Formats: sequence, C-alpha cells, structure tokens
Amino acid sequence: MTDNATPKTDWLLEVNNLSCGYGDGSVVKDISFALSHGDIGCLLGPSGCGKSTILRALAGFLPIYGGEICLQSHTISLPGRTLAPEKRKIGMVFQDYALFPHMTVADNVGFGLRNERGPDKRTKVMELLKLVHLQDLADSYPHELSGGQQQRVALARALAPEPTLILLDEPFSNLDADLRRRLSLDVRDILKTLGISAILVTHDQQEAFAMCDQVAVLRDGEIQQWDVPFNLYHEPANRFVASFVGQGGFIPGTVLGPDTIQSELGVIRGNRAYKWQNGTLVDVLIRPDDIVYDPESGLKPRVVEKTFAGTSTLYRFRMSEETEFETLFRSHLDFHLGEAVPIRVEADHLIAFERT
Ligand SMILES: Nc1ncnc2c1ncn2[C@@H]1O[C@H](COP(=O)(O)OP(=O)(O)OP(=O)(O)O)[C@@H](O)[C@H]1O
Repeated sequence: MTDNATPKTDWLLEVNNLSCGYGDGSVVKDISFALSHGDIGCLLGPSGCGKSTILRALAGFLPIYGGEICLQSHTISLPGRTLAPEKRKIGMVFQDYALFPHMTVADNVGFGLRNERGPDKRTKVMELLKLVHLQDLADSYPHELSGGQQQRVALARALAPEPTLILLDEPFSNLDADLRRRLSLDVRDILKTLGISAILVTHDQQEAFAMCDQVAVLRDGEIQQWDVPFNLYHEPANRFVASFVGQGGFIPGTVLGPDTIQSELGVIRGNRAYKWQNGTLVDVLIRPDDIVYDPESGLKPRVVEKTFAGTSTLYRFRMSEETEFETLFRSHLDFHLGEAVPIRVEADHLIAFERT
C-alpha cells in the first residue's frame, strides 16, 4: 500500500477528514491536521473526547470510517485499507510503561531491535540507554526502577527501531507533578536531538505547552483549534478553547468600535478588529495576567476569593453581579477578603465572543 504511492507534500504526517470509532458509532468526526518533520504535536482535551482513539487510528490498531492518514506522503489508512501497525514505522509509549518484567533494562530496549544480533546490537542499546541517562542501570530489572526511569526505558525501546513517528499516550500521568515536568522536558530534548516527530496525548495543558510545537484542542471528537501554544492561549478560536486553555473567565462588554469594547473595567482596546456592529453585546476574556495592581486607579473591585500559591496569590475580584474575574499577583501584595483593590486592565490581546 505504501510503496507505489506518489509523494504529495512535505508534511511528515497528514490527517485528512479522519472519522473513526467503534462499532457503528463515530467517535472522531472529520478531523484534519498536519505535522512537519521533527515537530511534536499534541492531542489535548477533556476525558472521553477521542484522543486515544485518534492515536489508535494513527498506530493502525483501528480501521477508519472516512478520510485518510498519510505518513511521509504515503497513505497508511483509508476506509477499508489499513496498513498493519508493524509496517508503519511508528513507535508507541504508553501510560503504564508496558515493560517486560522478566527482562533486564538492556533486554527491554534490545527488544526493539529484535532483528539485530551481536556486539552491534549491544552498542546500540547502550547508546540508547545513554541518551535516556540510564546506562548504569542496563542490568537492572523494571521492578528495581522508579516510575520515571521505567518510562525512560519505554522511550528508549520505542526509539530503538528508529521510527518515523512516536506516539506518546499520556506517558507521564503515573508520575508526580515535579518528575512529570522534568521528564516531559527531557523527552522533548531527546526527540529534538534525534529529529524524531511525535504525537503526545494528554489532558494536562502545562505539559502540552511545555513539550509540543503544535497542539490540537479537541472536544467531542472534533478539533476546535490546531495551533501553536502561544496562539491557543492568546488567540483562542472559540469560547471552548478560551475556557479550556489557561485560566480566566468572561466579563460582559459592549462593542464601541472594531477593536474597542466598553466594560465595567473601562474601555478595553486590543490588537484585532471584530466585525460586530457598535452596541453588540459581547463577553470579553480576562486572563489573570491581563490585570495589574495600580494604586492610582479608580477601579476598585473587591476580593471575594484568595488562593495563596507561594510566589503568587490568585485573587477572585467582583466589580458587580455580572463582572467577576481572576488575577495573579505576586504574593507580597497581600489583600484580605472584602478589600477594595485598585487595578487596571493591561491586555495586549482583546478576545471577545458575541453574547448568545
Ligand atoms: N474499545 C472501545 N469500544 C467502544 N467505545 C470506546 C472504546 N474505547 C473508547 N471508547 C469510547 O470512545 C470515546 C473516546 O474515548 P477515548 O479513549 O478516545 O477518549 P480520551 O480522550 O482518550 O479519554 P481519556 O482522556 O479519558 O483517556 C469515549 O466515549 C469512550 O467511551
């Protein structure tokens, strides 16, 4: 199926109008995205939105109902035609590591090189273990390793056959927050060093942002936005993405001009023009970092909630019944519940949606 296909584009991975699911029901509906060579993409979304289903289709474990999947310009999935998983040159790393308990670390990694033999194989295994900083544990068994170390072995094993693409299915979710953050950055470095592309499945947006070049935000089997992390945060395509990605909430406003909205926090001006008529009622996205403390300001909302988080404190302020929002101030700015605090809006981006 792959050998005679005509190269179509420079993308590494192209997913065009993909629909797939289980039995008669479509879980993933008509999604499209493309990944460049060497890039790390992410499928981000709430539980049950179809992330793992897409991964199964990419891996070749799930036949597709509609659309196509192309890898290196060769079609690997079409309705009624699925290239077998072992022929795809795609590696997988799972949440539960899936290591062989009776094999040493070196043998687990060597399993990814089952067609190779002798000293060359051992050299290659040791190179891979060095890459994931586990060369001293080559002769240990999985149960003697921490969760983070086991996940490094799983990565080395997946990298061994030199795959074109690696699929990472919530690989860090069994690890504690600190290790999770460190390992995700390590894995990014390793993939970037080798120039290997990957698709990460996660519902942790910090992880998605730290590790990935492009992120798909999914809802009910549909892609809401496929974009770089910066744009997802600052230029969300719709209300769902705005709420799902990052902190923040909406306050009511009225359109004064293409880039200007009147709100209870004053006139907010942004960097994009909207086509709404003046007077249109909208909801304006306010991120915690859009608000600054300003002793000179006449705007004085009251503190209704306060969450201390070490270097910063998250405050929830109320201007009126309709206008509540959150801000993140350095924690030495210590206000008490009920206190009226002078603030002003300092936002470069004006994100608003028409009120429905
Ligand atoms: N083997 C299966 N047979 C039937 N339905 C399934 C199967 N696996 C998943 N589903 C359904 O498909 C939908 C998407 O599941 P999927 O596992 O892709 O979600 P997910 O986004 O990866 O969720 P999570 O973050 O909880 O892992 C869910 O409604 C789920 O119940």
